[in-house]
This record gives sequence, structure tokens and C-alpha cells, in this order.
Amino acid sequence: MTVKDILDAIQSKDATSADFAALPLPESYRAITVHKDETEMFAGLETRDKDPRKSIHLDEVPVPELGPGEALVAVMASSVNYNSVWTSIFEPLPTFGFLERYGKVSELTKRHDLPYHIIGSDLAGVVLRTGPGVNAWKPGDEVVAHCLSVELESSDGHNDTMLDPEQRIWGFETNFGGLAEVALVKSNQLMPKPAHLSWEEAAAPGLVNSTAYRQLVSRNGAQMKQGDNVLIWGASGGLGSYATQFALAGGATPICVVSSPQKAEIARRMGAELIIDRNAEGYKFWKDEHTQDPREWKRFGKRIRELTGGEDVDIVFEHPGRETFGASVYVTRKGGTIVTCASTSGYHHEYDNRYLWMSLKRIIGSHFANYREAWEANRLISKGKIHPTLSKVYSLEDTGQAAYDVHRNLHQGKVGVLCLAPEEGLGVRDEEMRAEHLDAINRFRNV
Ligand SMILES: C/C=C/C(=O)SCCNC(=O)CCNC(=O)[C@H](O)C(C)(C)COP(=O)(O)OP(=O)(O)OC[C@H]1O[C@@H](n2cnc3c(N)ncnc32)[C@H](O)[C@@H]1OP(=O)(O)O
Ligand SMILES: NC(=O)C1=CN([C@@H]2O[C@H](COP(=O)(O)OP(=O)(O)OC[C@H]3O[C@@H](n4cnc5c(N)ncnc54)[C@H](OP(=O)(O)O)[C@@H]3O)[C@@H](O)[C@H]2O)C=CC1
Repeated sequence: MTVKDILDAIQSKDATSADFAALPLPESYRAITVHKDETEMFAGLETRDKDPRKSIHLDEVPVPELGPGEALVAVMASSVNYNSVWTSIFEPLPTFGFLERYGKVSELTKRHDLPYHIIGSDLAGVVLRTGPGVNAWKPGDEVVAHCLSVELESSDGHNDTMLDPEQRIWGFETNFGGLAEVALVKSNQLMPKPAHLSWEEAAAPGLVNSTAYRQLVSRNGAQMKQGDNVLIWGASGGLGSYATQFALAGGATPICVVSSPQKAEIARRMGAELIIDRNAEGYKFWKDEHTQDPREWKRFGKRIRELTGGEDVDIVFEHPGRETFGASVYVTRKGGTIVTCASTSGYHHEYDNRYLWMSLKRIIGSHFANYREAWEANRLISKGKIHPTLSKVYSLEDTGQAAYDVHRNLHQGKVGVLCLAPEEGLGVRDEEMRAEHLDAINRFRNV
């Protein structure tokens, strides 16, 4: 039995759940990995010069043992997230430390502590096997998976599963991720694949869409409301392309920051009207490595006021971190919210706290999404209210190049990866609904 037989079953129109259940599992499969004995390979290099194409491997790996509450999924497509960039450049820490720590939780979690890390935190595919105790899913089900892995044994996480003390991001802090032909997930990560999307389109939103949903919309995040002005950094990137859609769909006004005319055009295509090209306008929030320039914060704030007709922003959707955080705190309206989920340009932020406390602003930390938020975010994709922002699709062999493009900010929206899917465009089950949304689905393609 090989993965080819699995693919044949997925592509045959009449394979039943029983047929999938009867398929023997392959012994091994192809997976994107980083290697534990290579974590020092970029020592001494600047972050920018660490090249994912050198650290990312395509290996043949054994199929992991299936445990209770888990599912093995044949992965048709996945996507590149920035967490895979972090893993591949071994920053801020090599992810093998996470696997070692997880390996100590139980006999079963020991499986994750390996000398190779199979990465990837998104997938669209077909359930192959479910472990004991799984009733909601069966072999043959077409699914996507969100990336929240929790043990749920502590009451700390029972109101909000992100607060579980054993909360991990699958494919980043656990092994057996989605950039592979087969993946191992907890069955609670599974959600129905949106029927109007191809495999690679369905695999694109998961991580960033759920994160933007919690960060901006959920009561655990900024609780955006109608009429809010929302400043969105990187509005045509992974997170920002969903934040922009949530702002527009929720009756708010996005102020989209981008760095090129092409990216401005994408933001416009999504329906945004207020756009700042940070490159063209030349903002320099730092005079040198240690000193910020408040005059530049003010120039940025004036530009926002020009665009909004004199209003300041109710919410800043933050993720660039060190480079922008001082400006983000400054331009937020009195009583407004800066909601942050990342620090791409550096995690030691500096801001003038007088502007925070005197103007009663709030900083909220946000990370991925709880089970329910991930489900709600996927439901919005399934209903055609929010659309994938897939720009380009790579083969599994070219994942290193895909991660390089994301690391160097050469991409738009989301970058997809075909795993078992032999070509793009397969897996659409609702052509009628697709036709209704085709322009929106293709907004980011070939820009
Ligand atoms: C969905 C996608 C998301 C993304 O893309 S996010 C972007 C990518 N992610 C990242 O860049 C984050 C990567 N992770 C990290 O950098 C690290 O992961 C953290 C800095 C988040 C945490 O560091 P650590 O060393 O793993 O954890 P500690 O909590 O500092 O634990 C170390 C020891 O310190 C103890 N400790 C924690 N808090 C306290 C406290 N308040 N007082 C005293 N001790 C404390 C712990 O218990 C533990 O101890 P013991 O080593 O013995 O187990
Ligand atoms: N905590 C969580 O749950 C999550 C955290 N993340 C983290 O969020 C960050 C962004 O992820 P994602 O959106 O997928 O990445 P992308 O690279 O797809 O998009 C980020 C965008 O931010 C803009 N940007 C990058 N650097 C700067 C800078 N120095 N100043 C201003 N803008 C900048 C760029 O847009 P432009 O050049 O057009 O301005 C870029 O396109 C990553 O660090 C990632 O690890 C992501 C998802 C979940």
C-alpha cells in the first residue's frame, strides 16, 4: 500500500467510508521536516539572511501510531504560515525544545519527541483513520484542521481552550504537521471542508483566519463593532488580508497599511478605501536602532486623520512588533485598543506609556483562537462571507522556496502547498456556490 492508492480512493467519485476504512495505511509518507542536528546551521547570521531553503527537507517518514481521540488525515493541500518560517530559521528558539517538553507529558506524547520535526499548521484533506473515542468523524470525511492542540485536563482551559496550560500549536509545538502527505491531529481539530473551495483554497485560511477572528472580532480580542476605525498593518499579508475582510464585513472602516502599489491594489480589490503605502510615504519610526522618532508617529497619525476625516483609530491590529508598536500606541484613539499577536520585527517593544495611561488605551495580547472561535471562523469561510486569500501555490518539493518567499515578504496573502493533490483546482463539491463567489476567491491570484 502506498499513498498513491489513497489518492486514487480520494479521486474516485464512489469510494465510501467503508472503502477508506479498509485501505491499509502506508508504512511511510513524504513530509517537510527540519532536523535537530542542524539547529546551529545559521549561527551568526542576521535573521534576514537565514535561508529556509537550506534548513527545510523533504523526507520519507514512518506513519505515527494513532492514539485515542486522534485522527490520521490524508493531506491534499496545506499552506505556509509564518510559524513555519520561524521553525525553519530556528528563531526565536529551535522548536525541538517544544517537542522535548511535549514528549514528557505522557507515554503517548513521547511520539512527538523525534530528531526531525514535521512542520505545518494548516491542512485540507480526507480522514483515513480515527482513534478510540472518536465518533464525530469517520474515514472518508473531507476536512480542514485548525491548529489548536490542547490536553483539556486542567480546568484552566475549560472556559477558553486557549488558556489550557498544555496549549500547543500543532505543527509548531507538536510534531506530525500539515506540510506532508499524511498528518496526525486531535479529532477536535477537525472541521468540515468548505464545499465550494478547492483543496488548496480550503487549506489557506485556517490559521490566520482564526487568529484574526479572535484578535479583532471575538470578545476575547478587540470586540470590533460597527463604525470602528481599524488600523491594519500588513493588510495584504496572511493575517491582514482576513482582518481587512472582517472589518469590512462587520461594518467597520479598515485603514490598510501596505508597502507597494500592488499590495494597495489588492486591499482596494477587497473593498478597502483608506490605504497607506508605508514605503511610498517613507515612515521611519526609528531614528537609529535604539531611538524612536515621535515626529514620525505624529506624521503617521496626521495621515490617518486625513484619510478618516479627522478621526483616530479605535483599534490597531498589531503584529509587526518592535518597528511599529510605538506608532501604534500613539495613533490609537482615547480609550482605544491595540491588539497584538506577534512581533515579526522584534519582540522587545518600546512605546511612550504616557500616551497609553493618560488616554486610557488598552493593549490586549491575543494568540490563535479557541476551539469555538476557530469553528466560527471556518463557518464564515464555508458560508462565503470571508474568502481565502491564496495567491500562489507550490509543490511539496518547493516548500523551502515558498517559506523563503514568505520570510522575505515577496508574497501576497497566503501561499499554498499541494501535498497529495496532483494539481490545483480539485476537491470542489459545490460548483454553484463557487460560481457565486469566484471573483472574491480569485482576488489574490496572480497579482
Ligand atoms: C498560531 C501561530 C502562531 C505564531 O506564529 S506565533 C509566532 C511564533 N512563536 C513564537 O515566536 C514564540 C516562540 N516561543 C517562545 O519564545 C517561548 O516559548 C516563550 C518565550 C513564549 C516561553 O518561554 P519558555 O522558556 O518556553 O517558557 P517559560 O514559561 O518562561 O518557562 C520556563 C520556566 O520558567 C517558569 N516560569 C514561568 N513563569 C514563571 C513565573 N511567573 N515565575 C516563576 N517561574 C516561572 C516555568 O515554570 C518554567 O520552569 P521549568 O523550566 O522548571 O519548567
Ligand atoms: N499569535 C498567533 O496566533 C499568530 C501569530 N502570527 C505571527 O504574525 C506575524 C505575521 O504573520 P502573517 O500575517 O501570516 O505574515 P505575512 O508575512 O503574510 O504578513 C505580514 C505583513 O506584515 C507587514 N510587515 C512585515 N514587517 C513589517 C514591518 N517591519 N513594519 C510594518 N509592516 C510589516 C508586511 O506587509 P507590507 O510589507 O505590505 O506592509 C507583511 O506582508 C508573524 O510573526 C507570525 O508568526 C501569525 C498568525 C498567528
